[in-house]
Amino acid sequence: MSSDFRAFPADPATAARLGRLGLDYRVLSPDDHEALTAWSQAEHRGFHHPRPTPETLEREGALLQDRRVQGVYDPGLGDAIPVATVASWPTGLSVPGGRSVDGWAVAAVTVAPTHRRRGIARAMMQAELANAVTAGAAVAVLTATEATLYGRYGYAPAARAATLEIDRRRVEWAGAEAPGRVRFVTDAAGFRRTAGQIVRRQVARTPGEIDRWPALVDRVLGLEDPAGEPARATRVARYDDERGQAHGFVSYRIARDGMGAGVLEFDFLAAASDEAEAALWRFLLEQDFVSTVRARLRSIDEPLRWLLADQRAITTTIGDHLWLRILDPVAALEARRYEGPGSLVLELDDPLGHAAGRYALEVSARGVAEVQRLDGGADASSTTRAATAPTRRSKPAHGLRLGVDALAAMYLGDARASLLARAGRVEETGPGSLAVADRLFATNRAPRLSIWF
Ligand SMILES: CC(=O)SCCNC(=O)CCNC(=O)[C@H](O)C(C)(C)COP(=O)(O)OP(=O)(O)OC[C@H]1O[C@@H](n2cnc3c(N)ncnc32)[C@H](O)[C@@H]1OP(=O)(O)O
Repeated sequence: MSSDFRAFPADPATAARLGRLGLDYRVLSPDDHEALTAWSQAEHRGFHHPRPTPETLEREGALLQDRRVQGVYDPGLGDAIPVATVASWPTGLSVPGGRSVDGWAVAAVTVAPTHRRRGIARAMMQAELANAVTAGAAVAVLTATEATLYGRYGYAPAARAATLEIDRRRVEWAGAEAPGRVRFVTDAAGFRRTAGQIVRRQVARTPGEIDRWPALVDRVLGLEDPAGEPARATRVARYDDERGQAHGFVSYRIARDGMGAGVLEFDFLAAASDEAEAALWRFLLEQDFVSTVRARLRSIDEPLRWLLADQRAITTTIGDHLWLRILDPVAALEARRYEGPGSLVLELDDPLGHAAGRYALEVSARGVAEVQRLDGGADASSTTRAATAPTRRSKPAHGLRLGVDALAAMYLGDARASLLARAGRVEETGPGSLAVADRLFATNRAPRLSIWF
């Protein structure tokens, strides 16, 4: 991936398109603190958040140093605050097989209500795909405020998230006794390093997670603004194995309405082992004077119901969360592991052009893929490989015809090809191809992204 992702210029096609609307599209310099502050104010306004405090602006300014920050300006307003914002950065995305693919994260997409529906967001989103390609990313990723925004650019939901609501009074633990113990973290700053290691171990064992930025651990540990109300309401507990090694932690809060029992909420439980995850769940579920436990951004195949005697204690709501866009099918498909052996030809449709073409996927018995572009596209490396590859690879018996968004939905194992076929989103080009695709792309762990970004 390109390390100077903040240095390349604003996408010329987008700059020209917005220029025709009388607007100025710019990349902000990391040293231009005034412009970054104005950009943050626009972003807060765009997401309907309160005006940021000087402390918030300072924190966000530090985070933006690691991002490519772009704004759209309306010179007619004579205003330093942009009318549209977007920020992006290179990130690893964990994929099946415990590996990672080069990705491009896109966030903070806002357009001022005074400038909506003129095509500004579309122009910025197309530019981000171009930026991702320039940076050498195989995929682009984002989390969305609304599910109707990003399909038009080739993104699809690739890892869903579950909100679990558990009726505490019905909880009876049916799982094994954990050999280690749960204890409170009383020195959050001292726990920072260990927490970061646990998070990295969780990311590595879960497809769909993106690389974290250091400030994220500080936020969940309540270190960002320790005197602030959210941090004071936060408690952190860790799970240590029999040898005293930490393998998981949870950051949670309990809200009480008057004199009634509390509602325990959490959206950050990081565990590097199933044992740690189960033990932390038990700790959360067995708290007295709590009526409900609410967990957000959990996996859609959480083992929790098999740890409780009464599965009806849990109410589950599932929604889209991680949105993925494949830009380089060769690099993306070769990055993950499969349930091999097998082969497939993928005929990819991509209205925006980036990934359109025919690709042969050949998976070895060990689940390692080699991908060739069959139609002589612009990808020089894959064309070269196609020229030198053994001929037996050019005639796989099975194939699919699908959109680039359907491949994104299948990529991490979230949607099976046969399910997408039932919705008319995938078509098999030869009998038995859907079954082959279902087997190859199957994963033993549902993809999950445990944060918003
Ligand atoms: C990755 C992230 O950051 S997610 C955050 C997204 N941002 C927000 O939710 C903040 C509040 N909303 C906004 O700032 C704006 O309304 C945005 C960014 C969603 C849209 O900005 P606009 O400049 O109005 O969008 P633009 O005019 O470029 O529209 C692009 C396309 O999206 C469609 N669209 C725009 N907003 C919506 C919406 N809320 N729901 C459905 N479709 C929409 C348009 O109809 C248009 O479709 P088409 O080009 O296929 O015909």
